[in-house]
Amino acid sequence: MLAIGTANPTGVVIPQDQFTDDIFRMTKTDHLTELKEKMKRICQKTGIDKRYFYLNEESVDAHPEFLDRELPSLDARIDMAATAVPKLAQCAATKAIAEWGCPATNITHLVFSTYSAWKAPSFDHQLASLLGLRPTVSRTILSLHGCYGGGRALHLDKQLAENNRGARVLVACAELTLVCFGAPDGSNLVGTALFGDGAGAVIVGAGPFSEGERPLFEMVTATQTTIPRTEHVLGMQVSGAGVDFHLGIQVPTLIGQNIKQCLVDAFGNDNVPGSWNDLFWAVHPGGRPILDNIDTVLKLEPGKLAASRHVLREYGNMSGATIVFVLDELRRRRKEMGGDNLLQEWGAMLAFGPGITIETMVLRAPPLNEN
Ligand SMILES: CCCCCCCCCCCCCCCCCC(=O)SCCNC(=O)CCNC(=O)[C@H](O)C(C)(C)COP(=O)(O)OP(=O)(O)OC[C@H]1O[C@@H](n2cnc3c(N)ncnc32)[C@H](O)[C@@H]1OP(=O)(O)O
Repeated sequence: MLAIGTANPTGVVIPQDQFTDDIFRMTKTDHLTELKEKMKRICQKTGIDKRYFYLNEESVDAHPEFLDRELPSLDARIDMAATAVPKLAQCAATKAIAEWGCPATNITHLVFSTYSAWKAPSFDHQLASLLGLRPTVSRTILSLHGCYGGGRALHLDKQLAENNRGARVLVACAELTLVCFGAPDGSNLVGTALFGDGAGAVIVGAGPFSEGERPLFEMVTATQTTIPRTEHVLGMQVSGAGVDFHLGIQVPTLIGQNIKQCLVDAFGNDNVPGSWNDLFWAVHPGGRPILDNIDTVLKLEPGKLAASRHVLREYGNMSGATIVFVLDELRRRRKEMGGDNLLQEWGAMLAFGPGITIETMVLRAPPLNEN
């Protein structure tokens, strides 16, 4: 990974302790007092301080069909997403390209991940145009991978970079909750309390590096695991009323039970570290209990998941884009708070989503003076 950029919508920032009042007012559901109390209880346990949103009260008022799952709203959501998602991705990608320091036309491949893409040509094509990429740029769009979309895109980028000499791959993940947004009901409270909007972008390339290029993280090995018989636990489905989602209550436990084997598979039996504390950690903060369970199962020292908890607190779960924010936070901490001492050389990245699918990657943070 040679450069990282992130972005959030600039319009609406909702503190989590104000969220329940705001969302029930915006969706005209203040009369559902039991549901509102439950939402307050859930919000208090999320480990989130604030979230960024593209939708605002005005746009919700303009689309009463977003509040009634019986009314068709897919077309309106697609129209809004078609402009807003590529633009948010553009903001993140522009930052990554500026940090990389090379012209955008040097990008050879683009991989775009989102849960909002349902048209062709799709957001990868729009982003390529917005950034002025070459017409020969090799584009791929990944759709509906949910929270493991960023991990999947980085995994593919690694393979593209290593198998195409001189390739410079742009990965972009952009997620807007507007496709899932609805009035609170018995089935969507947890998602509504957890998810926010954001985009992340990474430039990936294999050596030899040109002057000025410096790897931030090396992607050493990567694996994908699907936990058998968990298809029904976590999922998303496009309907006439947007994207429906289901987050089973077992998700944090199932991830905790399977994480060690995923890590052993990614490191290989002979290379498993003596203690998981010998690593730095980039974990998708899918929810606070997911992080707590990983801490417990791997016996991690306090602070090992600090970057993930920080991102969860400051932005919520931005689905596939979140892992890029975690990587960005890790490298920021390393740079600003004392160099190599704060980050072990070897690390692990974890991202989870529908399937249940777990993307695991062994990372290396090259010492700051290494080139
Ligand atoms: C302008 C505004 C716009 C707003 C837009 C918002 C739009 C939403 C958009 C959603 C996008 C969805 C995208 C989906 C992507 C796929 C997801 C993934 O891939 S990745 C993975 C995603 N991540 C996850 O799946 C993890 C999510 N889970 C968590 O983060 C935590 O469990 C918690 C914070 C919900 C509760 O904290 P915890 O310490 O467990 O606390 P307690 O045990 O004390 O429980 C408190 C209450 O919560 C209840 N309850 C708990 N779980 C569930 C559930 N699943 N189900 C139902 N209820 C649940 C529990 O029964 C209790 O109720 P009560 O007894 O008080 O009545």
